[in-house]
Amino acid sequence: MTESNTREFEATLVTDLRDKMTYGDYLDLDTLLGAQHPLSRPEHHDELLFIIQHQTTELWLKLVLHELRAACAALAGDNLKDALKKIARIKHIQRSMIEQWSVLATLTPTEYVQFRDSLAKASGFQSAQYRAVEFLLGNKNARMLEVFRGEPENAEMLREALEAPSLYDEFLRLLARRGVPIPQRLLERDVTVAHVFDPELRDVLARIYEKVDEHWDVYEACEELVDLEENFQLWRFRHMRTVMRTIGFKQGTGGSSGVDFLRRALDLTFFPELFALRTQIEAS
Ligand code: HEM
Ligand SMILES: N[C@@H](CC(=O)c1ccccc1NC=O)C(=O)O
Repeated sequence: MTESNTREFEATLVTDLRDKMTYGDYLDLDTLLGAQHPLSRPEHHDELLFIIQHQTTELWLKLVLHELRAACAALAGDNLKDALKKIARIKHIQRSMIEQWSVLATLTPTEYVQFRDSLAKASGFQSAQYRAVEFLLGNKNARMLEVFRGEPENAEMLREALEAPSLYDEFLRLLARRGVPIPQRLLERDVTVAHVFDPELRDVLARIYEKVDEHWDVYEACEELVDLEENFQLWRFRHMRTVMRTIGFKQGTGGSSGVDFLRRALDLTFFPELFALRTQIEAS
């Protein structure tokens, strides 16, 4: 500890920034920090937590989408290493998003109910970025576009994500180009609907796990996809449990049954064969 317990203010520190770009300029903090508008009157103390939790999630989702799109493009360009790099980053973002639920869990049901009416029919179900992430990971459902009728830009962005091959579609196409015998029907499938479990694909992918040394990079990629799905499920689970402890079994503001609706999302899977093949793995 120094005598004054004060860090020296170094003489070279830049203090005259009057005609220079600053931290706040670069990050457009006036916009970012001016975008929290609690609606409850009198303003409820905890509404700011609720808003910031959602906004930070949307920021992370923006980066996840950016990385996911780049990962799809890398796979389409046969650049598996680059795709794995993007996926590694997504996994770290997911960890952060999963951990963040603990902040919102400090909101008690008694506090939330004081400002819940201010939210009207608004709901996370209407998150365009979340839906785009689901689509790019393969959970396609054209009906999800219905809630974006009044938001043409979001509807357009989502239609693009719906019509684009998913991360799994791109991965399977890359494997096929490398000579892995992926069934042709999967390479030509209608990518606007969800992929359904295919036992033949499970058996083809199982071969990779039988001879990992011969297929090391694709084996590694398969395990990365499993991590992605696992993290996504953990996020869904923590959302569902946070909802349960905050509103119990009330209907959602978006019109769904609430917890039950969210619980049913846990049955959805992006890469079913990568999980199914594990049942067949035996000691060599
Ligand atoms: C106390 C906090 C929260 C409650 C009570 C809550 C409640 C709900 C409910 C009941 C639904 C089902 C749709 C509906 O009928 O409204 C839902 C969906 C959703 N919520 Fe939340 N939520 C909370 C926090 C969050 C946060 C922080 C996010 C982050 C952005 C979020 C994102 C979503 C998403 C993306 C969906 C759609 C899920 C799907 O389609 O499977 N929610 N939420
Ligand atoms: N669906 C929630 C409301 C809600 O959580 C929410 C409301 C507005 C904006 C985002 C929200 N978050 C997730 O659904 C509820 O039923 O209480």
